[in-house]
Amino acid sequence: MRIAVMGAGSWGTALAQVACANGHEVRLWARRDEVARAINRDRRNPGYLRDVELGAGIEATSDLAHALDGAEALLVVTPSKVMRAMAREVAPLVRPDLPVALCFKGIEEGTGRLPAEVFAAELGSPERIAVLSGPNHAEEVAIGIPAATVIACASAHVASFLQDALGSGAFRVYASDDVPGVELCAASKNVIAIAVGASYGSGCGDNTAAMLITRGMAEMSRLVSKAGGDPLTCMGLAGAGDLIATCMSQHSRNRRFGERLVEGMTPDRFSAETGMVVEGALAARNFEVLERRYGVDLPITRVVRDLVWGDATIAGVRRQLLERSFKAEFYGL
Ligand SMILES: NC(=O)c1ccc[n+]([C@@H]2O[C@H](COP(=O)([O-])OP(=O)(O)OC[C@H]3O[C@@H](n4cnc5c(N)ncnc54)[C@H](O)[C@@H]3O)[C@@H](O)[C@H]2O)c1
Ligand SMILES: O=P(O)(O)OC[C@H](O)CO
Repeated sequence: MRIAVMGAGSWGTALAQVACANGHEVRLWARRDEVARAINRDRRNPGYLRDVELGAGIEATSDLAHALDGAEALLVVTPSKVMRAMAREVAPLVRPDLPVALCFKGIEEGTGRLPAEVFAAELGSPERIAVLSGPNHAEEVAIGIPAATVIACASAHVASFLQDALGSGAFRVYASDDVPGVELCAASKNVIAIAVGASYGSGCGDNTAAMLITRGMAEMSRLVSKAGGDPLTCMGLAGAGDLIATCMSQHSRNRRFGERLVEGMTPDRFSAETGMVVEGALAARNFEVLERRYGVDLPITRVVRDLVWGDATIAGVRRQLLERSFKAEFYGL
């Protein structure tokens, strides 16, 4: 079948490879025409995963209507900050029953809306909108190193269709119906990875990282359960799995950005240097609206927000976190 992939960054390129390896005809939409032309000419993405030779079944294009023409599934892999704009661009071009998998990680700025809500509002037919998330560094998935992911969708039929379309021996795809749970885990794990990066960058050790990962999972679970998701999702691939991969991997941009906070690194400077997005920085800020909406305590997220966007110092947030009163391990759940 033909699959449209929207976004030719690292993850869009890797997912195009996954779909191509499964025998699908892939149309990969790149924002810039010179990128699309370079991919078609060189069989390599000039900006991302440059060492990976792209399959012959991938055609890149900067024409969104062409990318979507005849598509039987759409994977949206553009950065979260443009989710609403992307939804509006694709809305007039897709049929009402086209399965759409949202593969970016984040929540909407200002509203705190989750990706599937935003796309459902713009495209209609919410039951065909799925989210894909898991411990999936593009650098590894693109070359077939074994990994697993979750596709969550209100429709078991659409989840199963996407599972068959993308799943393989190298890329195991599990199904779920917990759309908000998977989306919140995806956005939250990036924030915790920044905290872990900052802890390593400021000289802390593996015990500190394990504390932040585990307590990060506790705050993720509090948020998921208050927002109507299943806290068990936090123990799965989209939660614990992705949290571990992102916090411990050298591939992780969020962790690397966190390591450099001690030297005053900012999200804009990091993205300008690497050409890559740091979704956790935006998520830390965007979670504030959900903290207020659900009255949920997210202490690690709060200190990451203060470090990245406020004038907090590492020494200050360290005190702020460690000098809180002692609590029951699973308070708020
Ligand atoms: N890289 C990974 O390993 C990975 C894995 C799973 C999920 N994700 C998620 O996928 C999403 C995309 O990340 P990525 O790693 O593919 O990106 P990237 O950081 O590799 O590259 C950024 C991409 O965003 C595009 N872009 C920048 N501004 C844009 C705009 N205004 N409109 C449209 N496109 C724009 C750039 O052209 C480029 O293609 C993120 O939400 C990320 O969290 C990434
Ligand atoms: O490189 P990061 O930190 O954006 O993480 C990439 C993926 O989300 C890992 O699953």
